[in-house]
Amino acid sequence: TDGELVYFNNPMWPGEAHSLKVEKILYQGKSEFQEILVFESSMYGKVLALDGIVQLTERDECAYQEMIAHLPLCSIPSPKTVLVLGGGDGGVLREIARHSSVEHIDICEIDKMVIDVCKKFFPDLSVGFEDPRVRLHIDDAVKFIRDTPEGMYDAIIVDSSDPIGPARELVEKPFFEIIARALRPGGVLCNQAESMWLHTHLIQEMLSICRETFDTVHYAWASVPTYPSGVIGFLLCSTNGPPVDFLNPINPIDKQEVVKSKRELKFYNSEIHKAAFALPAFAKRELSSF
Ligand SMILES: NCCCN[C@H]1CC[C@H](N)CC1
Repeated sequence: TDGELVYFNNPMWPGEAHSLKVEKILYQGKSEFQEILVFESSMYGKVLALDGIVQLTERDECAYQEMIAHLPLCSIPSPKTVLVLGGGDGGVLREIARHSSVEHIDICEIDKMVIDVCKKFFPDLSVGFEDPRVRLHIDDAVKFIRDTPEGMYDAIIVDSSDPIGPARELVEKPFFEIIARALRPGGVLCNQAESMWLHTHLIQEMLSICRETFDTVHYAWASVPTYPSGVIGFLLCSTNGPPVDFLNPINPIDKQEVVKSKRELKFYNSEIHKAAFALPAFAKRELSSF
């Protein structure tokens, strides 16, 4: 509606509507995969929406990008090779670049238009593409990961949109199986895992698939005010090999002095890392593996 982005009538959150006041539309387009909208909001800075669903806002993107990158990378001693599936805005790349042990970052994003739009309107996120360790692949994630040699990566981060558009395949069993094959023993996967308030059925399905496919599986969450229900979850998995203790970050990133050129962390720290795995009683019952 005019002057307001309202995302409702979406099977992902039936009967709910979430809206942000649109102060000024900055870009509106349609790629071969989805509608792309960028607008200036009243309180959250610029906003990127795909098919009318908020993907990120300048004000709270830090919570999502920092957590999805540092929950896995701070859990293994010295990540060297990392793969990002999705993440075309570049925010996760910006966070991975904080880890000096990382030598090589592959990113596979299906929609080039998302990258081009974010380079124009979200320089604080697309700065991630400027890191010399990054290699960009415009491709379908399933196809890309299927062609990946076995044991290639220390960490894989699946920064996907909701599983009702181009990202639908990213919650199905075959996808997790080829991810497990592409990780080295003791390698880690972190993917976006929706909301414990809205999607416990979908999360349960993903958890049971991951428990058959990986050695360790945990669910963590963070507050992101502009996502439906104000929280977003993360699935943390590790392949069999050196055991990974996700709950006690052995490779802390928040102790590093901030290199002046890099922006400081705005959300993630080691305490939030540990707290992220603490679940409310209802979620423990519905999502626990124990
Ligand atoms: N890097 C952009 C974040 C994409 N993450 C998703 C956006 C849409 C939400 N409903 C779920 C998370």
